[in-house]
Formats: sequence, C-alpha cells, structure tokens
Amino acid sequence: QPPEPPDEDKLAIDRMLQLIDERLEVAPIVAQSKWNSGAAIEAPEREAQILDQVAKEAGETGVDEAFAREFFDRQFSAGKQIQRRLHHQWLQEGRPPFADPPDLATDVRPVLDRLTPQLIDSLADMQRIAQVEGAGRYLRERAIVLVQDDFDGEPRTVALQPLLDRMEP
Ligand SMILES: C=C(O[C@@H]1C=C(C(=O)O)C=C[C@H]1O)C(=O)O
Repeated sequence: QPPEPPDEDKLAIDRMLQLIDERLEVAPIVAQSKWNSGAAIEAPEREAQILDQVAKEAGETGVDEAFAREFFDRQFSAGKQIQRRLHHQWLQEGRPPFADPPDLATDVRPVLDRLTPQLIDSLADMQRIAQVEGAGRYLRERAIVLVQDDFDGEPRTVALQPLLDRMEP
C-alpha cells in the first residue's frame, strides 16, 4: 500500500483543487467579454497588480513569495490558454458578439479577486503538506476528478505544475 496523507491534509488538497477549478471556470466568461469588446487577452498590468497583492498577502500568511508568484503566474497562463482556445474556435465559427456579455471590470474581475485570498490561504496549507508522504500522488489523483479537463486537460496541467513540483510523490 502506498502511503496516504492524513484526512485533514486530503481535505486541504481537495479544497485547493476546487479553488483552481473555480478560477479556471471564470476564463470562458473573460473570453466572452473580450470577444465582444475586442480587448486583448493579455493584460500584463492587471497581472502585475495581482502579483503585487499576492506577494504582500503571501508574506503576511507565511507563504513563500516566489512560490506564490509562480503559482499565480501559472493560473494566469492556464486561464489565457482557455481564452486563446475559445477565441480561435469562435473566429473559425465566425461567431457574432455575445448577446449579453459580462463586463470585465465590474462583473468578472471581482470574481477572480475574491478567489485570490482564498487561494493564498490554501497555498499556506500546500506549503506545509508538500512534505507529507503521498501528498503528490493524492493531488494527482484528485485533480482528475476535481479540476476540469477542457481543452485536452492542458490548462489543468499548467495550473497544477507549481504544486506538483513541490510535492513529495
Ligand atoms: C483574466 C484576465 O485575462 C488574463 C488573465 C488574468 C488572470 O488570470 O487573472 C489576468 C490578466 C490577463 O492577462 C483578465 O484580463 O482579467
């Protein structure tokens, strides 16, 4: 029998995976909003602003700042991958603008901003659990169940990478 993390750690890993999935779920809404407005998928100043906030809150929560930055950078990459794939698809379909598009600033970004502190708290758990035997194995197994595999599972792989890099197998 391979070693398994304690139940409490399993719950914390599940929680992290649910939050990652929730964040990825927002990407298609971002894509819709940008499809209508013509805004670029890449918003580097917005990413920089989130990362500044992340660095500050990570410090206060005892999360390694480089780990937190790397983690969020990968979440951005995964989200942008989804946006690019959808825009590519819609371009090929000749899709017209969406009828009732969400507003990026007032409807969509606040949803992502609410997830940020929850993800940082969860990162504090992950930092501790990284040393627990079987944590990486459990995370890998549960990710298949809890995180969407849209677009061939590529965004999922990207989003999980910083966690798996740290975890005991
Ligand atoms: C989600 C957006 O698109 C991209 C992805 C971001 C993210 O995942 O937080 C942030 C900025 C953009 O580069 C956005 O513009 O808000």
